Amino acid sequence: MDWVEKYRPQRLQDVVGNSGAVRQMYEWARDWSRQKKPLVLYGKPGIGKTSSAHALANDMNWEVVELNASDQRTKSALERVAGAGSTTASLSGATRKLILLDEADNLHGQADRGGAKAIVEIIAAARQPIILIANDYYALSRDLKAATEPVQFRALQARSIVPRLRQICAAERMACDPVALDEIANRAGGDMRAAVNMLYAAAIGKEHLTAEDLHTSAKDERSTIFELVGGAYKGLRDADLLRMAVQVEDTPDAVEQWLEGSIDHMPDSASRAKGYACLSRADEFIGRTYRRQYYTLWRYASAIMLIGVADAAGAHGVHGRILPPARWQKMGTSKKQKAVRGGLARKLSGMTHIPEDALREDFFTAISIIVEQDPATYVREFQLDADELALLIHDRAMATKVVKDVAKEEKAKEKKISGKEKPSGKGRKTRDNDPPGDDSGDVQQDLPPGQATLF
Ligand SMILES: Nc1ncnc2c1ncn2[C@@H]1O[C@H](COP(=O)(O)OP(=O)(O)OP(=O)(O)O)[C@@H](O)[C@H]1O
Repeated sequence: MDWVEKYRPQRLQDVVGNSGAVRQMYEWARDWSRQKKPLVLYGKPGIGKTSSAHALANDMNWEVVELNASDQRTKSALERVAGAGSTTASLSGATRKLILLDEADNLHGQADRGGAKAIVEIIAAARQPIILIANDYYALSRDLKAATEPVQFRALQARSIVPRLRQICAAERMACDPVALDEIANRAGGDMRAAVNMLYAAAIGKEHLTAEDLHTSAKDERSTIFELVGGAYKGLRDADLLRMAVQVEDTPDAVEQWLEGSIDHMPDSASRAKGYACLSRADEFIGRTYRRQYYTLWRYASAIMLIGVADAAGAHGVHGRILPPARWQKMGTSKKQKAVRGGLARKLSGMTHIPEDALREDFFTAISIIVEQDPATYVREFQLDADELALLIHDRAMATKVVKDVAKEEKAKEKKISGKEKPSGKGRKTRDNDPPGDDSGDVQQDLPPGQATLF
């Protein structure tokens, strides 16, 4: 068993840090009645939200019913669990069931078509205690916030992490240099799960852990989209920006939208114009990447947008928080659904040469059924994003996963190609090194990818 599971806190008293949050949870449970609002535990990953909920149930002798996103929280499933009375003790003797809903910041489209709204209605009428878990409190709908009580979990201090690591070392009968534990705790960035994982990775097969052992077990230090966008606006070195661009999980089209989302941070209109010019140029390469299915071009898109924006911003930095692109936030669910549906119809119509209206009226269901059989293939063929795929297969969690997997696969492919590529390449490479903007002569390659496959 890995140590993260082995050393998951079993009781509230074992939870490290966040004593205010833990007390708030305990008091809520102690006085629980149907009038109490459900709790929302929120905060960054790996700091004990889920563990605390389980530990609370354990302390209260409550059973836990966990409904995670992949369980497809259908309205009926939720109603069945949350609506069940509390009078019947379960086989284990527990008198209540604590219902745990994780990823509460991603409820859209779940609980059947009613989405978050249906969930709010169900939890408001629930006859069992409910705890929701979220990373981003601000992503919860207004209704959901109003129907719940927030409990904030904060990142852990390195000095709280060290004693826990020491405890684990003692339980494993392993000697540990204090310097090594300090270093792990500092590297973990407040994330206890990362700290325990690092300790585990460094300690395998050892009886004595030293700081030397750590260099092979560093926390996954890949850059995040926040660091990348912040770095561009801070005018980080070109080489660093390009390295980070390869590390982030987001594809260049998403990075482009993040950069655009922060363009208001540019100091004046001249820089903003320069920034937009780079983004639009990068956009051409992104379009060409998809049309030609030639992912090497992504690199040019990344270089143009990142180096270009960094240059335009003149190391001015970002004042305030870096936020997801405003247009993502603004599109409320229904408006977004409509926009996604319209965009998808246009895209498929262009690719299949079926008029948009006919496609909407007569072919959507058929296409949905076909796509459901093999979503990954159609994500590649039609360059579907998660919203579009979710619309076709009616499963948001699955759509997000498939699109992420395909993007990862493409990135790996791109890395492989760029590793192999020689400066004086031949064949299709020569073609694709045509000057930017020259799309002529690509009739065969630019054939809509979905056409051959679907019809
Ligand atoms: N406060 C803590 N005290 C003790 N152990 C912790 C704490 N936080 C995290 N851990 C360790 O990290 C593991 C993961 O923690 P947990 O699942 O509770 O995090 P989380 O905040 O719910 O993260 P996520 O948002 O990713 O679900 C636990 O099994 C435990 O080993």
